[in-house]
Amino acid sequence: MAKGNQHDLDCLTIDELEQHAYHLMDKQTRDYYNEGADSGSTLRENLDAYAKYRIRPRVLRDVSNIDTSVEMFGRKNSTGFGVAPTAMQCLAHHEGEMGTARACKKAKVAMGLSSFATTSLEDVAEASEDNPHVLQLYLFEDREHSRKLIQRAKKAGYKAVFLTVDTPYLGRRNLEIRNQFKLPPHFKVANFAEEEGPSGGDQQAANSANEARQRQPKAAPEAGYFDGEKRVAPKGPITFHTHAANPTLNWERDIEWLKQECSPEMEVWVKGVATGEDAILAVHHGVNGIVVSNHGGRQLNGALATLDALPEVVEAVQGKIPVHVDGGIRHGTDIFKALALGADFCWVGRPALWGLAYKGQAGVEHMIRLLSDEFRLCMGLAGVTKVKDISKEYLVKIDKSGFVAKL
Ligand SMILES: Cc1cc2nc3c(=O)[nH]c(=O)nc-3n(C[C@H](O)[C@H](O)[C@H](O)COP(=O)(O)O)c2cc1C
Ligand SMILES: CC(C)CC(=O)C(=O)O
Repeated sequence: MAKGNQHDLDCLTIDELEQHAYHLMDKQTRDYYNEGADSGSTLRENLDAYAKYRIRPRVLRDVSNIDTSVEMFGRKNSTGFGVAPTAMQCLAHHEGEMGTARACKKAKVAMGLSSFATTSLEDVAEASEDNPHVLQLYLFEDREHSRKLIQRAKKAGYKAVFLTVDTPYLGRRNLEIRNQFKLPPHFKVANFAEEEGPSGGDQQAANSANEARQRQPKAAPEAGYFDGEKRVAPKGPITFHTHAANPTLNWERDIEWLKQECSPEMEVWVKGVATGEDAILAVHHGVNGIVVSNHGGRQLNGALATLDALPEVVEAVQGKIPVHVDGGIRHGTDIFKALALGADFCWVGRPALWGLAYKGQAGVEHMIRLLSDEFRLCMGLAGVTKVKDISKEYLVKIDKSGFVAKL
């Protein structure tokens, strides 16, 4: 419930938040944020997977005190989720990643910052203060660039790097291609700013952001997808395509390298694991944690929904390292179900972008409050007072014919 019992009557659910955001974002931004790869079936299935489970509530258990908090990097996270790293948040609102960081700090919710943020990692660290913040990392073909980012993240107090491993190539996002998606020139991919030349600075970005929301981008072909066997990297401002993730990445060489670079200040997690086999390799190679993710359905379309991939990862890991999950989380009950299936923590991506588009920092705060309140209520109604007690005893799975199976 909102503070002082004041509800935002215009926006009582994440679905309503999505609708508001839809009308507030320009088409290129909306398409870029909302779409999935190819037909978008994995994106949809990430959401639908939650409906396959139902909760078995227990009653008469004194649920007058509910503790929704979990520990994250030695600190108390107020609820069972954090805000996942998503690129280029200034497209949604001029407050961008600063708005998200301040909202997360206020709500005591962890934040992941994308390598492709439109705000520098130092500024986000400063806004986050002691609130846990992690840096999502792409290991670029230009290793020196990654090394510099890691050094900066250590210095700025990041707790961990989340190496994204589901992106050896960029997934095929057809609206992005059709719109010839491009970051408007007054925004910076801020962690690359020194390579881009003098920055116009935050203020300039802030001033022109509202204007930009209305404006259609000046399109220049943004290749970088497969064109036959070739990947074509366009010239011009820094993009994922010019600083491509490295398709040669592998466990033996690159995870070892990353651990050395990050040690001892920062943990190394892998984001984008979706099988038990890779989870075992992650443990074997000494990573500190796993995020079960398919990049919000933006990479390999046809991949398993993350909630469906979660149980095999949890089983493979056998509690040796934490397992987090993201993808399709839009309700407090989704968080409950993911935790019941063995996740230690959840991350939400698009809802934070919609919150930003809705009202900047206040919109992200609102999004966090909606999901936290729903999660708290779900715990109480299911008869659970502590997150660690949420287990698969509280779930059943329903198949297409309506058959109810205990887990
Ligand atoms: C617009 C957008 C940009 C994203 N940018 C990144 C990124 O830079 N790095 C990354 O690892 N994941 C990125 N992701 C994936 C998210 O971290 C997360 O895995 C995903 O959004 C979770 O799914 P959800 O949006 O359904 O919650 C992005 C997702 C979206 C929607
Ligand atoms: C710059 C992009 C590669 C960021 C991303 O991961 C995404 O759009 O899904």
